[in-house]
Amino acid sequence: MRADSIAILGAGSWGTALALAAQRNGHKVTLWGHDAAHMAAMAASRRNQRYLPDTELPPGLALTADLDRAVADADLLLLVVPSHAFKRTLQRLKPLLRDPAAPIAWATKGLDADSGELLHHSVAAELSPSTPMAVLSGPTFAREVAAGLPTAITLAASDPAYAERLTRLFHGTGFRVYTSTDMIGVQLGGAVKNVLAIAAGISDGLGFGANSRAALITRGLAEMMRLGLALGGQRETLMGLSGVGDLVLTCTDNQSRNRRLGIALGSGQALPAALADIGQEVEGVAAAREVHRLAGRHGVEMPIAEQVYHVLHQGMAPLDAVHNLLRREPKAEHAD
Ligand SMILES: NC(=O)C1=CN([C@@H]2O[C@H](COP(=O)(O)OP(=O)(O)OC[C@H]3O[C@@H](n4cnc5c(N)ncnc54)[C@H](O)[C@@H]3O)[C@@H](O)[C@H]2O)C=CC1
Ligand SMILES: O=C(CO)COP(=O)(O)O
Repeated sequence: MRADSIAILGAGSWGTALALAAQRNGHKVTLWGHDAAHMAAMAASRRNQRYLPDTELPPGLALTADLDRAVADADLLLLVVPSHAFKRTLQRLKPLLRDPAAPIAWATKGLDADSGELLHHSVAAELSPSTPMAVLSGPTFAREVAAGLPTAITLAASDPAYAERLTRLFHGTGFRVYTSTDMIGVQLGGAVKNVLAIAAGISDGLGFGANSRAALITRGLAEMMRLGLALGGQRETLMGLSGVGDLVLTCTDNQSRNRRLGIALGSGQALPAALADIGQEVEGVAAAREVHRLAGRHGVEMPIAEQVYHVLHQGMAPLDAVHNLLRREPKAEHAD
């Protein structure tokens, strides 16, 4: 069977790790990045020194800053740009597509910065509502995937044949792909968990203990579930890899940039300095604002996410946000 050729658009840590995963399965992979100087440095050193320095890039992995070239050679396209660049990348892509009905996949976790909606709305608006779509999301730190450590991920797709092709591309001994048809639940989990990982980090940064962290994860899951169900996602999805799986991962391990941001804020560092120290995308900052808007629009109560929004976007002190949560009236655990 002929190997597929894929263009991975976005040369940060996650795009690079996914390129390595597809390359290991024998596919032809082109990795595109928007920063020509960064791509030239990667080509010279055969490493992504800035975003994934530990892993050498195999000789067959093509690197380019030329979007036209990346797209021209590819059977499949996977966007792994940060959410703030998602819509703009679709706009750049549109005139380059030979087939206007070409399928689009993404592994970006976040919401559209203008509308606050899930990213499949952006694909429908910028390309076509009938574009076959797929999203990859789950508990997957880039460094571990790049190192080939065993990892499982969910692939939600609108079309079974497209799901099968993408699964074949990425599924391997160290990378298990589980399929789903719940595009809403899978995207929602990936966006909300980043906000909750900031909350867990704040708690740890303030010096609270394991009890607080477990309470935040569990009550955070209840919030994710309420919003996910209100948007039309499925409970099973949110109880799976892309929901609780990714939530636990990012709330508990310091590889998570969102968790590290929370720790810095809880320890007293100011937001701009904490972001500068991390030096990579921290999707939960924008997601906190978008989740606040989305929850408001759907009348969904999300007290933890709401306090994270106040800390990040309204200048509230982390300890005041905690007091706001703890001062709430008692309620039934399963009143949701
Ligand atoms: N790093 C990880 O472990 C994982 C990341 N993700 C998601 O992948 C997405 C990408 O994040 P990372 O690769 O981690 O970020 P990163 O911080 O490692 O790299 C960001 C990349 O985005 C590029 N970029 C910035 N502005 C851009 C623009 N306007 N157009 C095109 N590219 C632009 C940068 O040049 C850089 O290559 C995020 O939505 C993130 O949540 C998902 C799963 C795992
Ligand atoms: O999404 C991720 C792992 O699944 C990466 O998390 P951070 O963006 O918090 O580093």
